[in-house]
Order: sequence, then structure tokens, then C-alpha cells
Amino acid sequence: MAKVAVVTGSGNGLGKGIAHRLGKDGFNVVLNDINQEAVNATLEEFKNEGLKAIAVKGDVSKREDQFNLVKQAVKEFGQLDVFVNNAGIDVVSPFMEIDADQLNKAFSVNVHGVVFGTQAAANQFIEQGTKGKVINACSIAGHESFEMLGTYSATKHAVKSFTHVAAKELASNNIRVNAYCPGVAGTAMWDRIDEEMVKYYDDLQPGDKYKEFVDGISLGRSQEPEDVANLVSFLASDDADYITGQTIVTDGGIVFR
Ligand SMILES: NC(=O)c1ccc[n+]([C@@H]2O[C@H](COP(=O)([O-])OP(=O)(O)OC[C@H]3O[C@@H](n4cnc5c(N)ncnc54)[C@H](O)[C@@H]3O)[C@@H](O)[C@H]2O)c1
Ligand SMILES: CC(=O)[C@H](C)O
Repeated sequence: MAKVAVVTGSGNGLGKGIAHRLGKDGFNVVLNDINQEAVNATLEEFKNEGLKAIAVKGDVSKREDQFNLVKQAVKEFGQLDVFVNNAGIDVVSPFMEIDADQLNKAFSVNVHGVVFGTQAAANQFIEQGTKGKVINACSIAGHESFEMLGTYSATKHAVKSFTHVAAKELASNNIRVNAYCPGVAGTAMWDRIDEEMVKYYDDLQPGDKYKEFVDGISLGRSQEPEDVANLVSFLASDDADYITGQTIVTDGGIVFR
């Protein structure tokens, strides 16, 4: 029987690339996004390629939506093997302008989402009595805190911490919990980050902050969704069975850990 993978926030960006790779790897894929139009369009593309997938709309920050996502996956495909907590949002703000709304929104999607997704997946793995894999979206910002990305960096440090603790607590249930930490990929997220950041500089044009970050990549190019998907594909595979609690950087050489 084909294995089943859920990828949250897979209507666009890195999540779409990850879901596509897992589909090519032979997984039945459960797409999820808060954006119904995007996730439906992605489902259509996948189906046209012959990939086996369904789409479930949901907001990862809502615990009930995460449990419903797992329920729909099992209803359609009979089991769950891999749960990728990919969905995340950005926040750009100088430290002195961080407000409660920014903190609440970012923590609710990036941190609550990962906690609730992990709980929903682990609950199912334990019920099945099978091994399971949870794979979280961290970031280079979970290893180093970037100026103007203070709130976002704090959420990714929290993802790293929850990856560690979930890996420790769930190992006895045969569940591995790891994270991928991308660098700088030219998705819609970086369009927004660049747009917000350049507003704070009189001498910068749109695109300049993105270029500055890309110029800092040792391997000399920005990241593609496929680069991230390569790592997630490995973490989802049996070859990664002896790995848990790791937050692995894939950034072309920006932060060195
Ligand atoms: N792009 C990068 O350079 C980069 C670098 C490091 C880490 N990351 C992380 O990778 C993940 C994906 O980033 P991306 O660049 O593809 O982002 P993106 O904004 O391009 O895409 C994110 C997707 O998640 C969906 N989403 C947002 N909030 C949601 C919610 N509450 N529930 C369900 N879906 C929701 C969006 O609709 C969108 O389809 C994020 O966790 C991000 O923090 C991205
Ligand atoms: C968006 C992100 O996580 C890094 C800083 O590019």
C-alpha cells in the first residue's frame, strides 16, 4: 500500500514543491492550505500529472482543523505516514515597532500550527501502531536571528525547540520529528519580506533586500523549492529512520552550524 503524506501550506511555494516531490516519490499526497483557490489549482496540476492527491482546506493555527486534516487523509487513503508542518507566515518589523497583533498572528500560525499539527499526526500514528514522521518548517532564522525579522525569527526558534522536545517525547512511540531549515527562496514570502523591508530605507528599490540576501549565499544562487524538497524527501524516507530531533539547514551556505 502506498504511504500517505500530508503537507500543510502546499497550495503555493515550498509546500507545493515538497508535496510534488513526495507525490513523485510514490506517496499519496494530502494537500492543505488556507487558500482554497490555490490548493484546488495545485490539486488539478497534480492530478493532470497522474499524482494521487486530495486537497483539504484548513487553517493550521486551529487545532480542530489540524485534526480534521488527519481525519480526511485517513478517510481517503486509509493511513498516515508523514506529516509536513510547512505552512508559515512572515512578519517584517523593526524591534521597537513589534506589536501584539504581529506577535499573535505569527506565533499562532508558525508555532501553534506546528504544535497542533504534530499532535494530530502523532495521535494517528499511535492509534495505528505504526512508525511515523513529522517534518517541520524551520528556517535559517531558527538558527540565527535576523534584523527586521525578530518576531519571525523567534517563531522559528520556537519551532526548533518544539522539534527537539517532540522528538524526545515521541521516540518511544516510534515517531521521528525533524525540521528543514531553508535559506532564501524566491517564493511569495520573500516578495512580501522584500517589499516590507525596503520601505524602511530611502535608498533601496523593490528587490534590493532580496538581492542583498541572495548575494550572501556562498553557492551563488537563490534556493528553489526542489532544493528544499530534496531534503524533505530524504527525511520522509526509510533512509532517515535513525534521525530524530534534528533541524537541518539547507541554504546554499548562509549560516554555518
Ligand atoms: N521562502 C523562504 O525563503 C523560506 C526560508 C526559510 C523558511 N521558510 C519557511 O518555509 C515555509 C513555506 O514558505 P514559503 O516561502 O513557501 O511561503 P509562501 O508564503 O510562499 O507559501 C505559504 C503557503 O502557506 C499557506 N498558509 C499561510 N497561512 C496558512 C494557515 N494558517 N493555514 C494553512 N495554510 C497557510 C499560504 O496560503 C501559502 O500557500 C514557511 O514555514 C516559511 O517560514 C521559507
Ligand atoms: C524567510 C526565511 O525564513 C529566511 C530568512 O529567508
